[in-house]
Amino acid sequence: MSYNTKRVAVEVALFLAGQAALYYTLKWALDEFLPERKQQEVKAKQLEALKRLGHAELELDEHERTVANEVIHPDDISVKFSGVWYCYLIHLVAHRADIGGLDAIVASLRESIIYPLVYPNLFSSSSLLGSPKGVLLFGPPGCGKTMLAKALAKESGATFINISASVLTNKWFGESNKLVAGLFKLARKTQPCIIFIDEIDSFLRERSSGDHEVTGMMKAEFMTQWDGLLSSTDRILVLGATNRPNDIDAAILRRMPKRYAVSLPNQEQRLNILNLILQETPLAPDFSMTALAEMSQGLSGSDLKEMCRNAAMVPVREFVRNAKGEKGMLEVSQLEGFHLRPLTLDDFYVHNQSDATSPLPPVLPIPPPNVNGDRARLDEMD
Ligand SMILES: Nc1ncnc2c1ncn2[C@@H]1O[C@H](COP(=O)(O)OP(=O)(O)OP(=O)(O)O)[C@@H](O)[C@H]1O
Repeated sequence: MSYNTKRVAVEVALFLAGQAALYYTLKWALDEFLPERKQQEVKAKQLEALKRLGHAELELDEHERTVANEVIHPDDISVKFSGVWYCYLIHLVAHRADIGGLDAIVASLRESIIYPLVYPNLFSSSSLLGSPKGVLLFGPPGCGKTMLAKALAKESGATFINISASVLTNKWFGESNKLVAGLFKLARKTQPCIIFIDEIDSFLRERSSGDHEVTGMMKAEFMTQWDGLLSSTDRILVLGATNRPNDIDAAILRRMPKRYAVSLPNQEQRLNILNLILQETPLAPDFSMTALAEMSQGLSGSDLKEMCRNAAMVPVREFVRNAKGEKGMLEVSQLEGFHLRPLTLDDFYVHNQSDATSPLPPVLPIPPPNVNGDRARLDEMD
């Protein structure tokens, strides 16, 4: 290669590298100083979800478009109900469960929500049949309510609108009502549809004289729109989740005739959840899952996960401590073909009860919730 050719090649390479550096610097600066830009990108992706659901041709007004940004495509949800076996001629595909210990609730949700949404013909013979228009999942934090909602959306294949109060609350007079109306219009256009409201208590709480006027009007509009569903054959469901069922407006509760208490797991449920969480973790031969389920009484599903995560760190910490050389650093070569020792029950004990180096247990004990109390109050409303 001649000197001139080499020089041109180097200059072109330098030019391209310069362009790339400029592009990434400008992109970083835009993301840093105009965060809304990044949000817009995310939102454009979510509108994509609607297109992928086969609704690319839909004419949406401004308010429906705002709500459409909250649609989640079932394929983008990773949570699923317990192992379903599909048999395609010779292929058997097992779907691993993500939710443990909630089989009874899952079975009932399938029967009363998924089937009417997905197979409406099955339920058309009588006006008594059909899907409820409102379902409430209630219980203490971290017990799987959000997981259940996501798995419902995944399995039903319905349009899933994950709406939060902030999307519907607009300070301009009348705008919130239009957004609520837009939400229900969009649900109608894209049915079967699940409108999911997490922490529904904060959104549709008991009305009080201290309520902002806009909030009051929005709630009233929500109920009017919801009533429209009750007297129709639309395949639309409002699914709410809450830790505080008693804070929900009584009129809203009445519109949610199906209620599921997602309580703290009992011994058998904990065993189920632990089996799920630890299914891929090497365990010592004498490891007793039953003993672990027993000793973790009072913990929620998310606490159990955190407890297992902390226990799994014990062998990693041990390995690093033993492998560190004189310089106190781990050599990359030491990681070739390394293997961690299997977990023992002790790893859970040490971390949760007597680890002298960390006085706070990684999983804070939470008081048992008054779920029966909640239920009594809910039953009263029926
Ligand atoms: N039954 C369960 N099986 C498996 N994992 C669970 C279960 N319950 C909770 N978890 C774990 O806890 C995490 C939190 O659960 P989730 O968000 O569904 O709880 P939640 O009841 O909606 O809580 P919150 O009321 O705080 O929103 C999940 O991502 C999952 O890792």
